[in-house]
Amino acid sequence: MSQKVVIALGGNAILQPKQQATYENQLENIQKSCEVIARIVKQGYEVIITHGNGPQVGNILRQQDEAKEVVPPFPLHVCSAESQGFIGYMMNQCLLNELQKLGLNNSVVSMLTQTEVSKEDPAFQNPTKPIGVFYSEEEAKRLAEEKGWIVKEDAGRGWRRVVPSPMPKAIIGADLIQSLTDQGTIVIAAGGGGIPVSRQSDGTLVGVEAVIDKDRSGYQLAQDVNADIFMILTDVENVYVNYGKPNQKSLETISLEEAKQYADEGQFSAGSMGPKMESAIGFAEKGGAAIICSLDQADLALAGKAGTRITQAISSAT
Ligand SMILES: Nc1ncnc2c1ncn2[C@@H]1O[C@H](COP(=O)(O)OP(=O)(O)O)[C@@H](O)[C@H]1O
Ligand SMILES: NC(=O)OP(=O)(O)O
Repeated sequence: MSQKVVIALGGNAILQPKQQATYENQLENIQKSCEVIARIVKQGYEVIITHGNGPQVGNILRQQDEAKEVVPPFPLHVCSAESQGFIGYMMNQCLLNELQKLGLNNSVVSMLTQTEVSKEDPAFQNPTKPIGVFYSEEEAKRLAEEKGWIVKEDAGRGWRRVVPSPMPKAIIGADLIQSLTDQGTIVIAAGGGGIPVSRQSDGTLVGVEAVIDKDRSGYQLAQDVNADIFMILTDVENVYVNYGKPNQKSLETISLEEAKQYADEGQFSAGSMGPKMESAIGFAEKGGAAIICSLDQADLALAGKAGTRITQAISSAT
């Protein structure tokens, strides 16, 4: 029986920090990501894709800000939907093209997905999710003063605007995603973590001002669709302990206990590797295999030959 894998594509798979956010640059990156994903489909895996939107949703907010005198700005949850929509379109098209090159004719659906969060989530009082471009400390602090933003340093790479990032409680339509996957359709869902919504006392949904972490939503999605593997593709080949220090050490296949111990030691930064490891640990704890690796090593990592893998039973991965 084929294995079901939920792939969470990092922001870098769509736009790298030093690249200009043009359509062409993002299309080229998405094309490369889809080449990798199509190869995974060709190997016989059932694939569900989710993706980030941090740089893109930040840029949409910035566009709105620049044009606010002539066009009224939309709330953040609508910007999240916009980013999910355009990335979902580009990814869908690129994936169909790459599948065709490999002689595959799977259907691909991009599902505009809402993710339920709690309005009481403490994250609304402590914004941690970096969005948009990187700034120098000086420029970030000037923009914070001028525009009322909250800015933070992002894993040693520069300063960025941050917004609240509540925990996902439910992926709306997860049952539909599962049935589409079971029919052989490749589903792109919960992009940008999903459009953040909360449920009101009468049961109705309403958009909220946040950006959900796509690794956390990816974990929720992987659970909801009963995935065997949860794979997080990012811009580092492995997770490291003592990251960026002279005694940095890469993690390959590790036990759940080791992973938890490193997380307790604070080895993984809050706005970047922290949520990835937290989600990977959660998934492994439920019995699945969690992989964190670079996009270009995805096939090797699925074969247990690259990346960082966390499983309950180490021997099954080696
Ligand atoms: N312990 C660690 N091991 C590896 N990378 C780490 C670690 N701590 C922080 N990072 C940072 O996490 C980044 C990946 O997270 P992020 O930028 O959020 O990825 P993506 O946008 O691809 O989801 C890496 O580029 C690296 O700078
Ligand atoms: N929403 C989200 O997690 O986006 P990034 O992965 O781009 O930060």
